[in-house]
Amino acid sequence: MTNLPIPDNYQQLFDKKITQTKALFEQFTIPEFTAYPSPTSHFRMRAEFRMWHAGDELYHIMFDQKNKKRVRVDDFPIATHLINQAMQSILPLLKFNLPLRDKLFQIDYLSTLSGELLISLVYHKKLDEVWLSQAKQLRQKLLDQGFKVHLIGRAANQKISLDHDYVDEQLTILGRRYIYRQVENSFTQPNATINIAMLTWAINVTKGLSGDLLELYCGNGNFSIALAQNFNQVLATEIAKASVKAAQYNIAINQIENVKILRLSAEELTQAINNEREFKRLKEICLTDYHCHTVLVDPPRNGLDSKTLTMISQYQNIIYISCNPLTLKENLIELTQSHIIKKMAFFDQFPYTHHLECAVMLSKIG
Ligand SMILES: C[S@@+](CC[C@H](N)C(=O)[O-])C[C@H]1O[C@@H](n2cnc3c(N)ncnc32)[C@H](O)[C@@H]1O
Repeated sequence: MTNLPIPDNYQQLFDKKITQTKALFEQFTIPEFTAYPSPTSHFRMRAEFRMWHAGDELYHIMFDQKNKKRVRVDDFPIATHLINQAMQSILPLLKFNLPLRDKLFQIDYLSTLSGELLISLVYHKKLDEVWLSQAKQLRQKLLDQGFKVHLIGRAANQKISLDHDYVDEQLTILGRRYIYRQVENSFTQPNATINIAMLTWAINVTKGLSGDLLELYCGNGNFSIALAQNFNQVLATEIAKASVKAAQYNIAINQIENVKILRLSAEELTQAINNEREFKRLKEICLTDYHCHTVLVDPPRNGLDSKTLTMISQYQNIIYISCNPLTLKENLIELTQSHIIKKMAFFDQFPYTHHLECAVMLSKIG
């Protein structure tokens, strides 16, 4: 077993990825284009490891994606310093504690720039009172070591949060500090530095746009809250219940008065906008009260379904955030029938991989 070293040629890998991705979009006319590099280490806010039990020893491990062999991970330089410190501190506390160690097969870490940390211990056994009492002591020992830690135990059909199942992140964007609640097992941007760069880009490109903003796939309100300053009102939608709840908290804690979040899938919102179906969840909202000239979408890897794609092409301005250049390209082929690309940006959310986050701003032709 070996450790996981970090390559020393980040700039070269970044340049190559940008060149390849630019080539993918060469059929489009793109007047303005920017590429944002990531910090070269300690950029990942979350990390998940399998646990390896070897006699008395206990290790974090991962599987090599190429040869599927397990790799022992004592040090994980792509993850935050906080995760690395917690990995070092938790092992000796688990190693000789049978109730906590027995059938422990995974540990997930979610860290923040605010210093809060959430650790999920995942088991192949039912968690009982003995486990709970040991887990409380474990948390206390980590707190005593200075970690602002929240601990969760998970097993089949079981989730025990020792205090709560979220962390509160703090991001400073263009001089303003925002609080973002991030819930365990819900989507959050994995690279906080790049997230700040994306939010800054989105604020800058939407400055001076009039009217309201419609947002699909809003998660915990990441873009909605930062962009509220540029619009009269923001109507944001998201499918996952836990993220909607976090978004509602985030609106309140950041004292944002012009954002409304609704739990609706993109497909449902499209049906509602097309007057194909009525939704109880829209009872208190009159869609025609919104004057949205701009729509922002940040879909999962599969991109937009054809109905949502047609629906968003009605809007004057489209901001498309994508974690998959291939589906973005397919969707842009459709969108450039009615819109021109004004700006494009690449964000290295996932250094040392072939993945790249892209953002595009389009405006309606004519
Ligand atoms: C790439 S994430 C972006 C989240 C958010 N914009 C952010 O910056 O953190 C995609 C989000 O879409 C949500 N989602 C997945 N499928 C969806 C659907 N069919 N309709 C609406 N939201 C969906 C996920 O729960 C997730 O929060």
